[in-house]
Amino acid sequence: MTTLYTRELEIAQLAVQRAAILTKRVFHEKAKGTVSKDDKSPVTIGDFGAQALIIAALRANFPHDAIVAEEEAAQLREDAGLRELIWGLVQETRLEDVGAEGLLGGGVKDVEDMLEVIDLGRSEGGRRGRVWTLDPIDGTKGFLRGGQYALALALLEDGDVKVGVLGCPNLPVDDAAPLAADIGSDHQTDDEGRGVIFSAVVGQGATSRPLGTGALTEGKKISMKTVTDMASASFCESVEAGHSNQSESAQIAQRLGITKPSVRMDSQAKYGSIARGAGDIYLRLPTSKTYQEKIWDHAGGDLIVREAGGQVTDTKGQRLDFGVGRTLASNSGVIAAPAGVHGQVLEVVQQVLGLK
Ligand SMILES: Nc1ncnc2c1ncn2[C@@H]1O[C@H](COP(=O)(O)O)[C@@H](O)[C@H]1OP(=O)(O)O
Ligand SMILES: [Mg+2]
Ligand SMILES: [Mg+2]
Ligand SMILES: [Mg+2]
Repeated sequence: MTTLYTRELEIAQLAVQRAAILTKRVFHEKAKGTVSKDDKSPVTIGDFGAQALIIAALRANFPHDAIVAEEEAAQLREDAGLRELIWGLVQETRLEDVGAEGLLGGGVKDVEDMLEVIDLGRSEGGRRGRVWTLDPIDGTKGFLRGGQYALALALLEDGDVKVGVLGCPNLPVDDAAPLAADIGSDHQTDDEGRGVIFSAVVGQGATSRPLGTGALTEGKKISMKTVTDMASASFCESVEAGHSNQSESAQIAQRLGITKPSVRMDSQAKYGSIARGAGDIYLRLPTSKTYQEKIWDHAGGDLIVREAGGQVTDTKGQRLDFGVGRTLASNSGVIAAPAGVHGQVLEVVQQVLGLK
C-alpha cells in the first residue's frame, strides 16, 4: 500500500505556520528571553514556545509517534519568570483560520502541561517506527542577529525521511528572488514579501508556499538549478565559522573553478534556498572531531533538496543516516548539490580533506 502522508503533511505545515506566528513576535521584540544551555549555545522564549506549540499539535494528532526535539524543559522548571513568559505567548498564539486551528486540536492546558509537552521531545529516535524530529528555531544565533532562521519538522519512518517541512519567516516568498542572507540590522523590517514554507513528501517532489497566518495556499513545485558551468555557481554556507570549516571550503571552491564568494546564511534556510534554485551548493565541513550533527538540523532539508532534484551526502559520500539516534553519528559533514554535479563536488571535497 502506498502511504501518501497527506494528513501528516497538512498537520506539520499548519503546526509550523502557527509556531512561526510566535517566533515572529519574539523576533521583533528586543527582549527575547535568551538563556545559555549547558553546551553554551543560546535558547530563547521563541525556541521553547515554538517547541511547545508544535509538539502539542503532534500529540493531539499522532499520539503514538515518537518525537526527537532539540529543547527540554529542565531550565524552565527552575525559572518561573521565564516559563510564565513562554506560557503567555503559547496561550495567545492561534492561527487566523479557525478551521485550521481546529485541525491542530488539543492545546496546552496549563504551565505544567506545557513543560510536559516540551519534554515529549526526548525520544532517543532510532531505526524503528515513526519518529518526528523537530528544531523549533534552527539557527538561534541567526534569529538573535536578525538573520535567517527556520522552524524545522520532519517525519522519519524506520529511519528514512518521509515528510519534511521548513518554515523560513525571513526568506523572500518569491522563489526567484536573489539569496537573502539578512533582513537588515534593525530587526524592524516590514514582513511584507517574506516568509515561506518549503515542504516535501517522499516521491512527491518539493514545494514552496507563503508562510502567512491564514489558510494554507496551494504549493508551487520547486527544483534545483542545473549547474552547467561551475564558474557561475556559488556555495551557500554557515555564517558561524565554528559550524563549518571555511578555509577548506575556500580551497574547494577554488579547485572547482567557483569564483563567486560564498553566500553565508544561518539555519536550514540554506537547504530551502538551494532547493528552489536561489543558490547552488550547500557545504558543511566538519570543524571538530567531537561535534556530532543533530538529526533535527538536517532531516527536513535533506528530503526537500533530494525531492527538488538534488543529492545530499556527507563528505564520505554516504547518505545522511537518520536512524542512528538523536545525532548523525555515522556521518561527517554535509554536501548538498544538484544531482548532476554532486559527484564532481564530492570528488574535490575528498581531495582537499585528504580523504582519497
Ligand atoms: N558546534 C557546532 N557545529 C555545527 N553546528 C552547530 C554547532 N553548534 C550548534 N550548531 C547548530 O548548527 C545549526 C545552525 O548552524 P548554521 O546556521 O551554521 O547552519 C543550528 O542547528 C545550530 O543549532 P541551533 O538550532 O541551536 O541554532
Ligand atoms: Mg540550539
Ligand atoms: Mg538547529
Ligand atoms: Mg534550534
